[in-house]
Amino acid sequence: MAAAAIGLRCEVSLRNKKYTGIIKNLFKVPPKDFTPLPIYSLLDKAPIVTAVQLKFWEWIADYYQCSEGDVMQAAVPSNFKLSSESIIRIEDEFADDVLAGGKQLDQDLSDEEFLLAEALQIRGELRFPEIQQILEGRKIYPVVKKLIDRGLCYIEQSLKEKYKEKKAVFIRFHPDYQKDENLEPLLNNWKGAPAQLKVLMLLRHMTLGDGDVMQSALLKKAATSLSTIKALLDKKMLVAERRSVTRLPVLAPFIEMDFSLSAAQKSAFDLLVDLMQQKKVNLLHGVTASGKTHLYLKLMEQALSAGKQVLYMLPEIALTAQIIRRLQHHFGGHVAVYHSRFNPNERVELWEKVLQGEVQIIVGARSALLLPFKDLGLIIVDEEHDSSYKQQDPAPRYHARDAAIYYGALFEQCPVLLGSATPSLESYYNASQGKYGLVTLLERFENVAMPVIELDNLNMIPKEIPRPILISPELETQIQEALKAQKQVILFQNRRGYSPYQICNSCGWIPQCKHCAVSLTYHKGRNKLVCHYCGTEYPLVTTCAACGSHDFQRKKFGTEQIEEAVAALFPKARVARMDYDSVKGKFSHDAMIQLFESRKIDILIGTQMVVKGLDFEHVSLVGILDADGLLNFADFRVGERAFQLMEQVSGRAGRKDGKGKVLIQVSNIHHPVLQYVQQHDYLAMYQEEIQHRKAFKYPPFTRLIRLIFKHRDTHTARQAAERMAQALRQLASLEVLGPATAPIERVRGQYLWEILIKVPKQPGQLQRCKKVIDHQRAILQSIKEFARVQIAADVDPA
Ligand SMILES: Nc1ncnc2c1ncn2[C@@H]1O[C@H](COP(=O)(O)OP(=O)(O)OP(=O)(O)O)[C@@H](O)[C@H]1O
Ligand SMILES: [Zn+2]
Repeated sequence: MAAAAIGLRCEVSLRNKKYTGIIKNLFKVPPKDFTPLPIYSLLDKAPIVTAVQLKFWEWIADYYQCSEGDVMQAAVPSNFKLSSESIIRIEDEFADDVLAGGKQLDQDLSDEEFLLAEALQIRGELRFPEIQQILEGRKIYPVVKKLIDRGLCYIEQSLKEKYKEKKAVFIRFHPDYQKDENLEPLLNNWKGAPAQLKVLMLLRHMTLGDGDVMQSALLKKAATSLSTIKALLDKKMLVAERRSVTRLPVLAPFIEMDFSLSAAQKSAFDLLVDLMQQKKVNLLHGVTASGKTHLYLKLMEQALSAGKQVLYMLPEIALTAQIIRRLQHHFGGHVAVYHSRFNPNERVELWEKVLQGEVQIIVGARSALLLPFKDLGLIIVDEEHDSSYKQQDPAPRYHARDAAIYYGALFEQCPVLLGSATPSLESYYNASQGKYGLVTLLERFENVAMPVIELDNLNMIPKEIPRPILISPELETQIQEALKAQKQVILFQNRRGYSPYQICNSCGWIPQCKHCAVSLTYHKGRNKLVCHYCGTEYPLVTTCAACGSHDFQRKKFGTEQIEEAVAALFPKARVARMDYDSVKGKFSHDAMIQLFESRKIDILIGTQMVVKGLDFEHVSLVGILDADGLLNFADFRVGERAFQLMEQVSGRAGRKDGKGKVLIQVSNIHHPVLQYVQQHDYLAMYQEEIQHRKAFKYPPFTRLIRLIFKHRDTHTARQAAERMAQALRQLASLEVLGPATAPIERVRGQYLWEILIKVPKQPGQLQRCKKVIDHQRAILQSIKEFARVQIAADVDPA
């Protein structure tokens, strides 16, 4: 056997099951505190994770109170994780080929590999016990690995997130003809079939020489048949590749900086470059449409020229499409995207490219941070205030912004830049304390005016108009005007579905999910009641379970209902809705954004999906339909969050001409947050909120740890929580809130109780608190009654 080394995968056996593990450390003398198990085989010749990553994992596990195994699970693509519970599945492509009588099994497979490949072709998928049978107990992992490496099969992801991805054939020029000087003469002296010439011309036009297009699009445009393309493939003028439609086209890498910074941007940039020499972390506070992206581009160019890698993080992958197009414009094939939705083979491919340093710029959400960067030279955390950076479930419950700061510090020279128009209180506080550098950019690009914000007092609307009010008369008028001026409108409502709950008019009964203590949302499109926590669908309820009445009223409203109302009010307008229901396929989100960009949609209705960092030129009006809903939340961050949401969505208006207007429908019109939004006054909001945080000992003045206790029986969960709270108060003299039921008391049949610990910020306190928690957790689990209570820690809950 080859020599063991850190970062290699190895095959081990635990409790009679086989697993692959990653070698984290090597010992020369046998350890004393545990008995080592034998390694059966090594799967890799070169490490698949870096030493820096292993250190990072250790930190995440320690800081976020989970196991390193949890972190590894989240980080490593499933194809790397063979275990006796894995299921291997044949690649579509390979299965298709066989059906079509095409590609034969590769010649140089060993007997074992051949046996397994053949079985896979017949059955499509295999479980490990079956593989064991087929191979009659011979070493199985190396055989499986070989087939995976050859792209014949992949490891099934966890069963619940199974999805079928779309694949298509893409066409590009053969490398011999990618350069125009080679292509020109060919086209000019064309002697072949005219249909083929047409295809070549079109392809050149569509790709400008490099890059590729979907075969179907090309066929349609050229109005020709497949045989034309086949002929060109045979002549080796074109190349075809079948791959996932979500993957980026293959582009040549280049750097193209075809813009210059405005004076304001320039001075912000110079300051940033200067600060980056001094501080590891810097915060860029730039108002909406100030052109933060162009500053990022410049910094990326610098890192790239120095031969370093760049990680550009965004809160949600659904939102990256616009940014990716921009980055590709400037950096072409240097840019790659990392998705949690990639299939296992694609993930491995990218993993390896990052590890080898073959890709320079990675764009991605949270999970991109877990990639094995070779030489990271810059991390940008865009929209750093966004709570989607925090992973909720399952562990590791890490905050990607904060973890990025740690990861960056592990590299030689890797500054971290946080950017936002509405920074989180935590980051701004750190900047004000000098812990981070701060750069502000308080004017919009080209000095475009910030949008004007008006409050529309719902209390003043005549009582005759039935409630709830979806679109006030004033908003209706303004939409009308915007449409007349050929402008676009965004309507923001942070609830999806048609109506979030229905109530029996005679007794007040509200239909709830059977498994979760949550009222059911009516979805008109599906004609179903849906639980937004567990996703269970129910038929409509027409009879009250409590009193038998048939008289129900629907309360409040969601995006679906607004879409209906808007379509009725403006029958000629083109209306679209963007939320998690309308945007299920991963492409339709981008498709919708492109439709809106190209002004094929007049009114876009959406949840917070529409507010994040999108750049549209022709939006003159933004309507915020239910500000009260944003302001009435029992959470210490409510003021900050409401401000961020409203300021961000307002920021979509008038980005190019400065004639943007925002109308906020609200009844609680004296709420201070509304005044700050009206004045676009982040600082005033910050100052007020930070006072509260200090007075009530909330972050950034303390750290919070939320402990969640789950059990089928509510009393058991509660008692376990109580014991833990007691222990923390007495043994660690910590301030503990609760136990209280979680905001949603019951999820998927489990009762949830929580306690919230406020940990002082002095050094050592967090560590001390975690120790007590671990100790108490062990004690609880040794008591029979509590043995099955699941206890999850959420450090720095968002
Ligand atoms: N130096 C520049 N040259 C040309 N165009 C620019 C420049 N700087 C900014 N822009 C343009 O101004 C618009 C706003 O910039 P950008 O989208 O980067 O704003 P932002 O600061 O990211 O705002 P938000 O926080 O709202 O996302 C964009 O259309 C962008 O292309
Ligand atoms: Zn439910």
